[in-house]
Amino acid sequence: MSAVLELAEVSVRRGQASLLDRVSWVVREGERWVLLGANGAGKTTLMQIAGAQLHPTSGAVGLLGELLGTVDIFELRPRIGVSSAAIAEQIPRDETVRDLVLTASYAVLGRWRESYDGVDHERADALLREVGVAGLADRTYGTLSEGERKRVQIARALMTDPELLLLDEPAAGLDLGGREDLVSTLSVLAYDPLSPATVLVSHHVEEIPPGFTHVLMLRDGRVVVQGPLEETLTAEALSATFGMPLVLEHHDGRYAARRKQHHRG
Ligand SMILES: Nc1ncnc2c1ncn2[C@@H]1O[C@H](COP(=O)(O)OP(=O)(O)OP(=O)(O)O)[C@@H](O)[C@H]1O
Repeated sequence: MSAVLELAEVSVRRGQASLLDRVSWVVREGERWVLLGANGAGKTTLMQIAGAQLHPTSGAVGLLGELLGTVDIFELRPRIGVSSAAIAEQIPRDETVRDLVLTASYAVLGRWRESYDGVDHERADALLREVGVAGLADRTYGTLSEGERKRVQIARALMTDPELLLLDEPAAGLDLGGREDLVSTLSVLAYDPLSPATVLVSHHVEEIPPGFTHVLMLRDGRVVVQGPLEETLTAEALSATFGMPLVLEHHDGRYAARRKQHHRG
């Protein structure tokens, strides 16, 4: 499988602060990665590099067969689907759900299209079905619940048929039921061989959808471990990533973690 994203010794520095420190990472076609780390670990910074939104201070980034810095990023960006809080903030509340998904290419390309043809409409409706909100196509975005909004954001990120899908904390702010529904939807996407290579950012192992294949764990801008999910996501690695002793459970393809209790006596 060919590499969709390839980072070699990537560092991002701002003054004295090291946001990313010599990160090397390869994401290949068909892979579904979870990016885990505590607040401030550097996850969003890494997603900005992967989305061609940010250049590293040092190191090399290969993205969709191109070398970042030698290619027009405005040609690369439409090939990458991104869902993040920063993008969600810019979504107009009074637009209908169907139009929001339809206009994804406009949002990415910064280019206005007067009309969308039948194929676009069919694709938007199919994506809304796939993420489980087909019945909401005619509602305005502002009237949706947070969970419904997250699904629409994912449909919008998929509209341009991207080769790489970046989901930055899609479950943030959801209640338990909303999270579980979203995890199921992301699991369906993960198992679909037609889905693009995917990177999902999270703070919680409970949010890892079955079907995800790899994990990269970050702490203070450095990779703690990375590799195939089942062998890499261990209590030891998780404890090192979050800086406290943790117990990890794995049942029916789902993970759960909690702090290790001290036993007296
Ligand atoms: N311009 C900057 N100058 C200095 N430090 C910065 C700058 N931008 C970000 N940082 C710091 O870099 C670190 C990594 O930030 P980043 O947003 O990538 O973390 P994160 O893992 O996504 O965190 P969270 O889970 O809280 O969203 C943070 O400590 C942040 O305060």
